[in-house]
Amino acid sequence: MGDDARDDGHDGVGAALLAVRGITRRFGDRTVLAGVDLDVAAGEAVGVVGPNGSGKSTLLRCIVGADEADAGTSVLAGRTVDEREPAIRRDLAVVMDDTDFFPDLSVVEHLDLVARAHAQHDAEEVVNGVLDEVGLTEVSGQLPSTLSSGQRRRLALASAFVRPRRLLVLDEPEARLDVDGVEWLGARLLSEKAAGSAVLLVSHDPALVERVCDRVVRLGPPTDD
Ligand SMILES: Nc1ncnc2c1ncn2[C@@H]1O[C@H](COP(=O)(O)OP(=O)(O)OP(=O)(O)O)[C@@H](O)[C@H]1O
Repeated sequence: MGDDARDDGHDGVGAALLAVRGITRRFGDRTVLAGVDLDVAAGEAVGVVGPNGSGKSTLLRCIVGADEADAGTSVLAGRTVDEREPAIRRDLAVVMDDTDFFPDLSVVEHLDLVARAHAQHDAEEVVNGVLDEVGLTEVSGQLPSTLSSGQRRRLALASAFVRPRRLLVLDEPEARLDVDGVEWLGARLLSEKAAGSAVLLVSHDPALVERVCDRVVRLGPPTDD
């Protein structure tokens, strides 16, 4: 066996669950991402930080297959990421800013549907537990459109936590959360790692990144060609 087979690019902790290589994304003359590499192992959290417009959301979108990179690869558990691929959908839970909810389903119905669609064991128990954890039990019968913006963010996070996952990808999950919410989020992400999940976190909250992330990828401002 050659060295390449053991080269996990990651301090020898173990093979990376997520391996991202050479992601490049241009919009017109502007190169937003120029060959970004990163690895995330099971049980590890990696932060992506940088100023507004530096390409953090674009990077996450390319990694999860919601945007097409001009070059580069994103491989999750040995499979090239394609969000339509069932094996990828099973492993990957994503919380982006633009999370959509079913407009006619209540909070609890939405979470129940997500849990069952992903074949979560003990779906009802898991949903009730997560509802309680994110503080949405009292509004569980309401439609998403009737929630506050922070409550909607909690629902988006809850949607990721009611389903099985190996990699959690989060874009500014702390946005619109109150102080207690950010405290809860930090603890939750630490327990995700302890349970063996991998976390890829874009955040503007240095304290959250410091608390949760084992390593940080720093993006710079975009450049014109
Ligand atoms: N669809 C698009 N068409 C053209 N330009 C785009 C598109 N999407 C993103 N961009 C540009 O790419 C750059 C990076 O945007 P992106 O949203 O990835 O930044 P970010 O680091 O996530 O910013 P923020 O911290 O403000 O969330 C910006 O200059 C943005 O204008």
